[in-house]
Amino acid sequence: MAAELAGKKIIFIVGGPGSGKGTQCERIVAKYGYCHLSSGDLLRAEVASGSERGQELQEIMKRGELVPLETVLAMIRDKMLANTDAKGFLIDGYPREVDQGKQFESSIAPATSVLYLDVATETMVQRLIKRGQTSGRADDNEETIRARLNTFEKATAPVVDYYKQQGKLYEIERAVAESSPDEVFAKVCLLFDKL
Ligand SMILES: Nc1ncnc2c1ncn2[C@@H]1O[C@H](COP(=O)(O)OP(=O)(O)O)[C@@H](O)[C@H]1O
Ligand SMILES: Nc1ncnc2c1ncn2[C@H]1C[C@H](O)[C@@H](COP(=O)(O)OP(=O)(O)O)O1
Ligand SMILES: [Mg+2]
Repeated sequence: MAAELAGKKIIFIVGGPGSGKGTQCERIVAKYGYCHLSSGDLLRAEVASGSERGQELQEIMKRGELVPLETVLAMIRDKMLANTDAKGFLIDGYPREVDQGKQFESSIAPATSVLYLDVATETMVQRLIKRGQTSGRADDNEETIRARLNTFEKATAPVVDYYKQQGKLYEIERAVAESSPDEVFAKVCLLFDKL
């Protein structure tokens, strides 16, 4: 447990690639003032640094696979400890497997809540193909998108059940998660207004 983070709200933002995690986090930050930490953004920053480790991470991400737990957990922990004045943290894109959640909660702090965006696979594919037209991301091409969705089904979907069992899951059901960003955010606010 990191003492400097005691009492801070920590929300895991979980959902498939293209489910809208980043879009909703931007709105949550604007309205509630949380610190937004995107695991993908932290990894892409390492890639952009040109480091050897960044090159290794890029290769893994281009295959749509998960990078090593220790790597992404350490990046998130360092960023949280560099922002201890934040009122709360949005951990976007983490955990992506159950063990990541366990390791985070035993070594940093328990999650207050887990926000899950449930979006159909084909909807995510279409959104990411469109995003890929402007994102410049090496993993927003159809082949990698399919690989990432497969990784999500196999490794990350169990995270949803794990936190549902614990009563910590706040699910944005498909009918809402596939509507407009504004309608999704209206449902997201019902969670954050209570925290
Ligand atoms: N509710 C929504 N309806 C339609 N498109 C959306 C919605 N939310 C996000 N998008 C678009 O889908 C793509 C993926 O959104 P993003 O927030 O990056 O998701 P994630 O971080 O889960 O990959 C982006 O191009 C975004 O503009
Ligand atoms: N918690 C995590 N564990 C392992 N790999 C991760 C990770 N978070 C991100 N990655 C790697 C694999 C993802 O396909 C890639 C991009 O992540 P992302 O930016 O969160 O994707 P998206 O926002 O499209 O869902 O980075
Ligand atoms: Mg994202």
